[in-house]
Amino acid sequence: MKYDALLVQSFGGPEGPDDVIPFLENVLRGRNVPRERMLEVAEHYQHFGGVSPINQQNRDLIAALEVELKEHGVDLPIYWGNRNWTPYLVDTLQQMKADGVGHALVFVTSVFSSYSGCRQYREDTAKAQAEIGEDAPRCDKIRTYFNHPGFIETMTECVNESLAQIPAERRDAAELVFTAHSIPLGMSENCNYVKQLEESCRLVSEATGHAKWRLVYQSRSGPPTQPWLEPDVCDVIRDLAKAGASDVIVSPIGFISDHMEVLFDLDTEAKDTAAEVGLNFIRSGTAGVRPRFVQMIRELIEERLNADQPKLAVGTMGPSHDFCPADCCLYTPQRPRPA
Ligand SMILES: CC1=C(CCC(=O)O)c2cc3nc(cc4[nH]c(cc5[nH]c(cc1n2)c(C)c5CCC(=O)O)c(CCC(=O)O)c4C)C(CCC(=O)O)=C3C
Ligand SMILES: [Fe+2]
Repeated sequence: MKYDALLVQSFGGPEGPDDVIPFLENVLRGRNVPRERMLEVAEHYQHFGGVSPINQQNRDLIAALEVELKEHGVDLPIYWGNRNWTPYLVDTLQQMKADGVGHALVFVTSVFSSYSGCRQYREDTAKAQAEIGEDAPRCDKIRTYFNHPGFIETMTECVNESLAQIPAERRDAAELVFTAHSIPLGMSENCNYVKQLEESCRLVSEATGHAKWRLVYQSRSGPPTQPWLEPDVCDVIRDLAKAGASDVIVSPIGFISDHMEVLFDLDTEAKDTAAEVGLNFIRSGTAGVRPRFVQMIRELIEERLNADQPKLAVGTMGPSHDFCPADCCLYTPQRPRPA
């Protein structure tokens, strides 16, 4: 395939106190999330001066990727467009069109396939393209990378660093807890979110040789009447303490960098919960700009540019599809497919 740009497509986040509420209104438009929850999350952002870490993380990732692509002779300019905050996707596509980009490859900053992390990004693209009109740049999303060796090796490196912080005589008994964003059950039934997460966690724990692991969820947001993926990380921390554990490693495998969910829901809430119940809490790292992760993105680009490049995948599930089928990651089975 021939492409003339790489587009990094992300969530976006506020960059100051006055951005927080309009950002949250963008995120929650048309969603079944109570206003009290929105105001509660606004406080999480205000705690950090109204600045989400995600935008700077994307700038850092793009800078690292520019170097990586250059060093390997991949000649693609990199653009950045968000769903919920500036730079908005539609403005980026408009700029790309002005620069003569006809066909872009797209790296989405969510690892696991769900409506929020897969389909909604493709809907965002379709909507922005429709606004621009007929000669809008075409966009092809890069496949999901939950079982790419570059992602598994990166998360293994993070967990190994955490294991090394536990005294050797307590290390085998340490509880390794992987976390991902909770989603409504109605959403998880229509995608491979849980299956992919279980496979990534299994592969990372196998690579570390640490057998004591589990997958839990965080950052639940809907009304209490709606079922979401469980158990919640804080409940699990309390249960582990009751069962006599002394050390817990929390690895946010569901996030590629230290998003607000990691800084607040883990580094603040879960950490405080662990302190309350007397557990030693170690928050494991995220991929960020770790070299193996940046290399993985370059490999995913190269496999799309060159038909003879191997499609790397570890474990039992094989490389994921390059092009999403029409029913991929539906919000509900009734939800209409995007253009
Ligand atoms: C699966 C998933 C990912 C993929 C993981 C990934 O991409 O890493 C993700 C990413 C993100 N979610 C983010 C922020 C928020 N998500 C919210 C709300 C929701 N997320 C959901 C799911 C997901 N979200 C869902 C089902 C809702 C309920 C509303 C709805 O049905 O859509 C809300 C509203 C308030 C609240 O209710 O929490 C906020 C502020 C940020 C930015 C963080 C930052 O600023 O650093 C990022 C990257
Ligand atoms: Fe979210």
